[in-house]
Amino acid sequence: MINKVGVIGAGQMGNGIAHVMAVAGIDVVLKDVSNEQLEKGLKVIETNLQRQVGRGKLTEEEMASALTRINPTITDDLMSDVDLVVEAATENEEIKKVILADICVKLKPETIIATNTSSISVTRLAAVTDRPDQFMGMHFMNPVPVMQLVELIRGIATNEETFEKVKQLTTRLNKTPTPAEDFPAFIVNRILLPMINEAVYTLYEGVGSVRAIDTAMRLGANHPMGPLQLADFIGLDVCLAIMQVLYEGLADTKYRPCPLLVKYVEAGWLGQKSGRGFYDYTGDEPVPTR
Ligand SMILES: CC(=O)CC(=O)SCCNC(=O)CCNC(=O)[C@H](O)C(C)(C)COP(=O)(O)OP(=O)(O)OC[C@H]1O[C@@H](n2cnc3c(N)ncnc32)[C@H](O)[C@@H]1OP(=O)(O)O
Ligand SMILES: NC(=O)C1=CN([C@@H]2O[C@H](COP(=O)(O)OP(=O)(O)OC[C@H]3O[C@@H](n4cnc5c(N)ncnc54)[C@H](OP(=O)(O)O)[C@@H]3O)[C@@H](O)[C@H]2O)C=CC1
Repeated sequence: MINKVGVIGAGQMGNGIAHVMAVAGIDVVLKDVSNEQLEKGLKVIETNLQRQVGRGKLTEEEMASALTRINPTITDDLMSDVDLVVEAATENEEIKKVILADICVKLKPETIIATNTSSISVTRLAAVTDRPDQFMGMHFMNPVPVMQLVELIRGIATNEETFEKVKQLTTRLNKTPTPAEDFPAFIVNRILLPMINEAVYTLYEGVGSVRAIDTAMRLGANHPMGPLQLADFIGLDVCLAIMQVLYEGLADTKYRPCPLLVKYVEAGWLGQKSGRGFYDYTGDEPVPTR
């Protein structure tokens, strides 16, 4: 039974994962590289818990006890007795490999390691650890407290006990697990990201403005967010990283990242998190930039 979880990375996904674990009664060690990032992450968790209290989904007491279950840290000391680690750091294979190689030596032998990667090979990440058989992908969707799905990805060495334990945990979080094979970007992002990339090409080629493209897909295809708004929400750096994994991993030009997406990331225009992407978020309402 998984009762204590370590989450590495307190960004938008890491804080959401810590949130849903704590609400489910699981103790959480939340690790990031700086206290500043941790404070930011904890603030977001508090705001999102408060939102759930406001909508009658949680009581004040449930919110308070969820918050006491989350232990922020910048060291690995508190990881020694966790039952599961969920790695949710930056979508960069080299960064993830260093984190994973470092963490596994601090853990109990039976601890399971999961990665929340959006696209990178689970088998390759597993290979840098001392326990590829107890390693798998546990891919939450953004925003974590709201989205129902968790993709579960076996690496080539993942054993059945590990898969079953993580599947049971997903159900305990009130989420729906779905299996996906270890191919670049798995299922959701294999389908979603080329659509977002195509929306950026549609903008790049002048077929429509930001507002026109997003309105077209919201009202014409009933998507809850337009693709450019969704790209800003995911983070343009994350979108580009996923497209690069698809492009390199499947060696097919249909996955070529749109040059405009590349330029935006080079400019530091990463979407909501940096204050500017396809929209400008510095005012009261997001304003399209093109
Ligand atoms: C990149 C990857 O690797 C994989 C991915 O995650 S891809 C991205 C997948 N996510 C999506 O596609 C999200 C698409 N967007 C949506 O589904 C919706 O726009 C949305 C759920 C984000 C917001 O919905 P909305 O109807 O516009 O807003 P709103 O009515 O305010 O919120 C709906 C619910 O979400 C909650 N919510 C909204 N934003 C939230 C956030 N950032 N964090 C936590 N909760 C949030 C609200 O509290 C509300 O909860 P209840 O239904 O329990 O009352
Ligand atoms: N954004 C999304 O919609 C989704 C993203 N994902 C995946 O989740 C993961 C995280 O993405 P997301 O939360 O968006 O990214 P963010 O950039 O919001 O968060 C990443 C966090 O990891 C931290 N970090 C970087 N290096 C380390 C390290 N060595 N040790 C601990 N923490 C570290 C970063 O700190 P700092 O900023 O200081 O570098 C940052 O706080 C990625 O693999 C991504 O692909 C999965 C589903 C959806």
